[in-house]
Amino acid sequence: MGFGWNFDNSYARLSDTLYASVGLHPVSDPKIVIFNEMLAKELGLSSDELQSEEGVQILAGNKAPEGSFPMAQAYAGHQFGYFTMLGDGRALLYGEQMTPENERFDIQLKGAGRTPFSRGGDGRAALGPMLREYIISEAMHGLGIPTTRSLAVVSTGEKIIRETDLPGAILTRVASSHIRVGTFQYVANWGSFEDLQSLASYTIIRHYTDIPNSDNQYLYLLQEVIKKQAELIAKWQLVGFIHGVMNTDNMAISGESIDFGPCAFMDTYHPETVFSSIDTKGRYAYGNQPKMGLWNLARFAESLVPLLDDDEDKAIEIAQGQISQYMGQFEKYWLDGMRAKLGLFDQEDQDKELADELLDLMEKNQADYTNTFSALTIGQHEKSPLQGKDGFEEWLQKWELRRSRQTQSIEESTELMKNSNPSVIPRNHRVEEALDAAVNGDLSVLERLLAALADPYDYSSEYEEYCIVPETQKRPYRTFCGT
Ligand SMILES: Nc1ncnc2c1ncn2[C@@H]1O[C@H](COP(=O)(O)OP(=O)(O)OP(=O)(O)O)[C@@H](O)[C@H]1O
Repeated sequence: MGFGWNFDNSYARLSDTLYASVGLHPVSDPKIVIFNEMLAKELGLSSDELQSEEGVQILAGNKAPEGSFPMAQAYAGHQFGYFTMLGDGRALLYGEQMTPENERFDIQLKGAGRTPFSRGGDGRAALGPMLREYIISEAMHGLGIPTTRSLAVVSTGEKIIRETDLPGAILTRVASSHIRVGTFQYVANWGSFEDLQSLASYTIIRHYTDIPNSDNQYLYLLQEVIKKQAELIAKWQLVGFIHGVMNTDNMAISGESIDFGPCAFMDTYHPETVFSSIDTKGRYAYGNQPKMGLWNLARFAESLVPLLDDDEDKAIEIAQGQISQYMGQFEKYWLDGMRAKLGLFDQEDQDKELADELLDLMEKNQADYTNTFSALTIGQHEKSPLQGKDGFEEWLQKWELRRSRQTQSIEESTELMKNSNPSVIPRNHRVEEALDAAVNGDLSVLERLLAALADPYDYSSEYEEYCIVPETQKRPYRTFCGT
């Protein structure tokens, strides 16, 4: 069986400082839990063959696919502000699959066993968190937000030891690359100048092909990465996504969202919302994400300093100049997105105020973020979580007046809103319900949830049950880092 593999291992050719080649750690009884046939097709892979007995061996890390070069990538990172060496401690990169469209995607197994970067860990992952990453990454894709994807989750047939024994699993992750801010930090700290230069040049070739080949190309790289992150984080904010662990090793240079450990979507709007059990100080709270993006990008800029100018002072000044652009860019992306959520095509100075007033009303009244926008979209104000609340009528009038001042019709405006306001998001209680059922062998709940999340801007009533807000919970919802 050929499976459709078409590997090109360009990262392996770059510099062996950047990775450690690794052997396989077979598991005893691998079985497919979920498989993404649409994604397999996009990658040029045969779904039937990959789901066969031989295919499962590949997805479990028991047998390397032809042409692959199994490796663990080296990287470092600031975790909650503290710098440390990291690297793939439980992930194995098979290589880069070249698709029929000649696109390049990393194929990585997460949970595939120990590597030279494992430190004290067992290199393994549990079924619940790997399915969670599958759900959220596919939900992000459905929402149109750049993200790594999930091709499959296999159960290993083995238990992993945590606080309790948990069923083990391996996720096949697909990414346009796994180059992180932390990869640059690693090379800037422990690699040579040539390593840094070749990583930066490689990143340009792989992700930023529009950058001109000039003396300034690393400056352009910094500029483009800043822009991509400003755009990405604006998209997170607009759908109420909270990443939960925005460490520098979890910021991908490609501009894709990566590592869906303790992430979750916000129901009730509040800027201080935190779900992660380990984020005790709220460093990565919803409202802090833009600022944390800036902090991470400053670390990226620091890593690039040797490439920006021979004169260090001048290089730092250049880096600072670029970093200072970020907040303005973020705000612009955010406001453009907010205008679309409110059905506005053109720009007026008071638009930010209009949006902020709505957010204030949501915060004051503990309104559901997603449902506030979807009620506006379908024009059923009686369904709005803000209906009957002080100030909402006045706000509606202001908004309707603003909408009527543009040349586009109300129908066009509504269409724009439908494409900008998801009716379905992966609500925490729904995700938990799907995971519980799946871990107990019933995949139907997960499959239905995934079907709803594939088309989150569909306002038909088919998946209406996913729009229902959970009853107020006694304790706040908590997520835990990837077990
Ligand atoms: N069970 C484990 N065994 C070995 N290393 C681990 C284990 N769990 C996490 N790590 C390592 O600890 C570091 C931080 O973990 P974190 O949970 O942020 O990453 P991850 O979810 O494993 O990986 P990724 O960022 O690729 O999605 C990483 O270097 C990771 O490889």
